[in-house]
Amino acid sequence: MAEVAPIADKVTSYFYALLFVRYPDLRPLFPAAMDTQRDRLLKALLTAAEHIDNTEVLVAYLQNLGRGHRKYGTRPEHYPAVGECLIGSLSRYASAVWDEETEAAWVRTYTTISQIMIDAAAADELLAPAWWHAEVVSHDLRTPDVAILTVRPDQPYSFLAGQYTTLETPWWPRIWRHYSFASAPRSDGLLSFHVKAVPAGWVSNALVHHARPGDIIRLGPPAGSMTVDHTTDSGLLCLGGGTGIAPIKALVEDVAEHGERRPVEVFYGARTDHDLYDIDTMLRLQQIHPWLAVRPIVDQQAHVQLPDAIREYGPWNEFDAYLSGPPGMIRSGVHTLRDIGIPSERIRHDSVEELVAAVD
Ligand SMILES: NC(=O)C1=CN([C@@H]2O[C@H](COP(=O)(O)OP(=O)(O)OC[C@H]3O[C@@H](n4cnc5c(N)ncnc54)[C@H](O)[C@@H]3O)[C@@H](O)[C@H]2O)C=CC1
Repeated sequence: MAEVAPIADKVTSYFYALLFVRYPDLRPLFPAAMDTQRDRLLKALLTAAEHIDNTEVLVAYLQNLGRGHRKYGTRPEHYPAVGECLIGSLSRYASAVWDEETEAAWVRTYTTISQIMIDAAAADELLAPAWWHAEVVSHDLRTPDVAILTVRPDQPYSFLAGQYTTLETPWWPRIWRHYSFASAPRSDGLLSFHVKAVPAGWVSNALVHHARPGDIIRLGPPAGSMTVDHTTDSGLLCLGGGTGIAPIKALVEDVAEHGERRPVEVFYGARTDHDLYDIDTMLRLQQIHPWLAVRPIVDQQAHVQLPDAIREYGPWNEFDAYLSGPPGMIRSGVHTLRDIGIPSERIRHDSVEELVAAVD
């Protein structure tokens, strides 16, 4: 991986060229525009390589990847074709270090990786559909570029507060993006998402500017481990930046439903007053729940940025921390939290790599 990482673009372009020339039947499984897709393949390989010595994390990652591939229509027989073209591409671009031993190691690695993914997908097939259709039941434009969408899945959809899903719109087939659930599971089965239209973001612009009640989208399975640990009663310190407030709201509802009296402190960061599009909901929750404190931090007014604002409160040593928002906020938030003495095992957030891949 070290050999090919600097020329990742070439390796992945050549890989897909080989795959589509040798196996044209596989082309329809992929989106028309392949730019983000190319990036994802490499990120997956790098993530696997990064965790090579941590079997538990690596296997959980690959199982999730295998389950997540069901919605693309991936079948077990597709894996050998991908493996052949991957090794074809690696051997061409890593020719300086490639020999029989390297090739044998890659064959073993790829066989192990694909078997874990295939087994996880097969086990999941017994439990859940490959994807869900969901009808948009409401579309609430909160700012010129942020909408709250509520959808009704065609089959029961179970997930945990704090998790996210992948979503495909009818306007951009086979382009999937991550969105966090903005509510804890509801008795009426509806799901909601906060979406911000970002420049050149196909999916986000479609959801904010074109989606209307009655439109049908597709959802992949739930994922993510930013969930509340109900076996402890330690407090929750939550940082939500922009639309990152969505899963934080879900976590607050989850604590409320469990009837626990544990302190929850929410810091809600936004660029301007107008960008605090969900502050009314958060303040209403604060009014009902005496254990909840909500503090808006507006960049233009505050003399410190969101993560640093928590230094003025506390102490936080009895708290678990939850971070959700743009990748830069998560990185600086983790840094601040470590700096004030919160150990990393008490800090939860979604994978920054997946967030980066999810921005449009
Ligand atoms: N589960 C998650 O982690 C979720 C993440 N998101 C992500 O959140 C982002 C939301 O975008 P916007 O609403 O445009 O947010 P934004 O870019 O307007 O930022 C919101 C606030 O976060 C803070 N912030 C931003 N960058 C920072 C940095 N480098 N260092 C410290 N603080 C920083 C600031 O207080 C800012 O006002 C998207 O990238 C989206 O993908 C959205 C929902 C869930």
